Amino acid sequence: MRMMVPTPAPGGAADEPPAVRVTGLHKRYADVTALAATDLTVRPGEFFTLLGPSGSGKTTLLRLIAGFERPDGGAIELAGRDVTGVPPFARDVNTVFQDYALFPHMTIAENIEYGLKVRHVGKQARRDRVARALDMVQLGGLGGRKPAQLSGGQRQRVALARAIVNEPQVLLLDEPLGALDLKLRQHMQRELLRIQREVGITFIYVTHDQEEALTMSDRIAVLNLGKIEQVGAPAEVYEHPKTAFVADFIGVSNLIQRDGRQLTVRPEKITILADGDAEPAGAHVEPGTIRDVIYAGVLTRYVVELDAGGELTVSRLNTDSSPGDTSGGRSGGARVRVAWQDRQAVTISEQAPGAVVAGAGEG
Ligand SMILES: Nc1ncnc2c1ncn2[C@@H]1O[C@H](COP(=O)(O)OP(=O)(O)OP(=O)(O)O)[C@@H](O)[C@H]1O
Repeated sequence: MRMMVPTPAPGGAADEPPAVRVTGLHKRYADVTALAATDLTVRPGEFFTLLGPSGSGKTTLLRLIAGFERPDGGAIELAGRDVTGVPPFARDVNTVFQDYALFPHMTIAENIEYGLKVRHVGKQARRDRVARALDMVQLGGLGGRKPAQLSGGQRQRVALARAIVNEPQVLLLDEPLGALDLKLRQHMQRELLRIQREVGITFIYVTHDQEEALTMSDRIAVLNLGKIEQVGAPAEVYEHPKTAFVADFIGVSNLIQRDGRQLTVRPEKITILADGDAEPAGAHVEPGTIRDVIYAGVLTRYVVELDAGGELTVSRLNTDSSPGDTSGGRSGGARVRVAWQDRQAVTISEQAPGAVVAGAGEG
């Protein structure tokens, strides 16, 4: 699923401790369980994403790792060192927020240099590192400008440079592209990946955008109601969702009950057979009625109500059809058969896993 940069997924040397390990970490606010007891391991150099809807606990987990929040229990290790009681400034992590506050009266270079000054890095070393950081985010010529003289995307890159210049072991990013429009966001996604690969820093990235998570991450943790429901590579969580929530949140909800099991089949794995179409060998075939046809540019979605109960969305690429093509009897109200190979149907559990969940010590 990683499509932007063809580098192998990092893992760190076998004897290298995880970049981040949290065990039994939990946090409540009054009667809200913001984070249920959670185990999670992030590998050195990994681009690791926390994905979930609003209120699922992503920011809480990130702020606990940064040290901005105190856990009610559990432990946090960075590179093998227990930092649970260590204040934020003494942890080797930096955070980039969505509302990246740059100092308006300082130049871009001064903004980036600030953290190094605070840590008493020598003048020449500061200059070199700021110049390198500016080059890395492709703002080489703009160090003398003030933040107000930059675009939103440029300011976001300054915020990134300001964090990277400190060379933290782990960079925490809380929806850093949330304020940008779609085009710029997609451009910055590629930039972020390039920079992450170049500097080799472990990234923990918070987003509620499933497509962003799928395209950028080495691995994704899917959160729901303060619990991690699944941890895995993008293709793993997409192709083999473990829970109904994951199946629904990543991609289109395609859940049906058959023979006492709950199944999900991804829309692009299903074929619609019109009258006279032969059934593919070995396929599971069910009759139904098309209830909706939704043209979406690159593809068209067909919502099919199945005679045996339930509804499936089927997607078909518009490779050689005219817009809104409903040829072959694939229009609203049409009687059709849908077909998929058995191996494409994933059985999922009814319940989310227990409070202490996946991720710890995974391969
Ligand atoms: N300081 C706080 N005081 C009280 N409740 C809080 C506080 N911070 C978070 N919560 C609650 O904890 C839960 C998890 O919040 P959190 O911010 O971690 O979610 P999130 O997944 O990051 O959401 P979003 O995508 O909207 O930022 C929510 O129900 C939220 O209302």
